[in-house]
Amino acid sequence: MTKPAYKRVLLKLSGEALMGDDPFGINRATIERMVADVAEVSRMGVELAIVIGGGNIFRGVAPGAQGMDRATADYMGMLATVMNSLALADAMRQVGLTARVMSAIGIEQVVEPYVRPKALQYLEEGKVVVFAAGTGNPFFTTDTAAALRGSEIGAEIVLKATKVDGVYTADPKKDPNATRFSTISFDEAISRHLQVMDATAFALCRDQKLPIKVFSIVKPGALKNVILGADEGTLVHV
Ligand SMILES: Nc1ncnc2c1ncn2[C@@H]1O[C@H](COP(=O)(O)OP(=O)(O)OP(=O)(O)O)[C@@H](O)[C@H]1O
Ligand SMILES: O=c1ccn([C@@H]2O[C@H](COP(=O)(O)O)[C@@H](O)[C@H]2O)c(=O)[nH]1
Repeated sequence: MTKPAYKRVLLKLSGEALMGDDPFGINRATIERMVADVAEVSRMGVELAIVIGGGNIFRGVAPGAQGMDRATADYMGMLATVMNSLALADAMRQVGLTARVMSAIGIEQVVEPYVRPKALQYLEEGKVVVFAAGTGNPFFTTDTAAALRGSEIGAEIVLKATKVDGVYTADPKKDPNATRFSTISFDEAISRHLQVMDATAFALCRDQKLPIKVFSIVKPGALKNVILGADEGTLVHV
């Protein structure tokens, strides 16, 4: 198995995983390791678009956000994803990849706005596109942004790289008896209220017939395995 199973993918990277063992923020060794994994699959010719979460930064400001208006807190969360996107793009530049950050909220002095045809052009040119600021709307998450942008760019699959190695019957960090699914349908994931991804993201992918693969961001080689179509993580399907 040396040929990629996909031509174009939407990779959702965990923001929270970016902090590594630090209490919050961006851990240098962690981002470099993530980028090395990304570079490996980009150099295989796979067209890569990335959405990164904001949990690593937002967690650090959470005590100050207590009691805050929800929409305001959500805009702060979206700005956190812009910071992560900039850090990710710069780390990619340092290993010789060309990345473009596109934001769903207007901050033109910092990053260019999300314009779908431009994003498609970048992907066709082999550039890695990082979609920042989620969907641009409060009350959503970057999982939903991944489902939305994945649908818009015609990705074949959404790859959710997170802190656990798949979808379990319950949160494996809380329930030691939880067991992992190798595949699960969208309807079952939604009806069981599995919290690994939000229901809006599951529902959008289901309606668009866009499969999701949930796998570990921590396990070395897991992203490459997924790209090569190996048995890795959990496939969520229609
Ligand atoms: N049924 C389940 N199966 C697997 N993981 C689950 C389940 N229920 C809850 N989880 C938790 O969901 C987490 C992943 O989702 P979450 O969206 O919180 O993180 P993320 O996407 O990695 O971070 P960020 O939002 O910062 O990008 C896992 O770390 C796991 O502990
Ligand atoms: O479309 C979106 C995406 C995100 N947010 C806010 O940002 C934070 C961070 O995103 P995570 O997916 O949790 O990593 C999220 O909690 C929301 O507050 C948003 O409002 N809209």
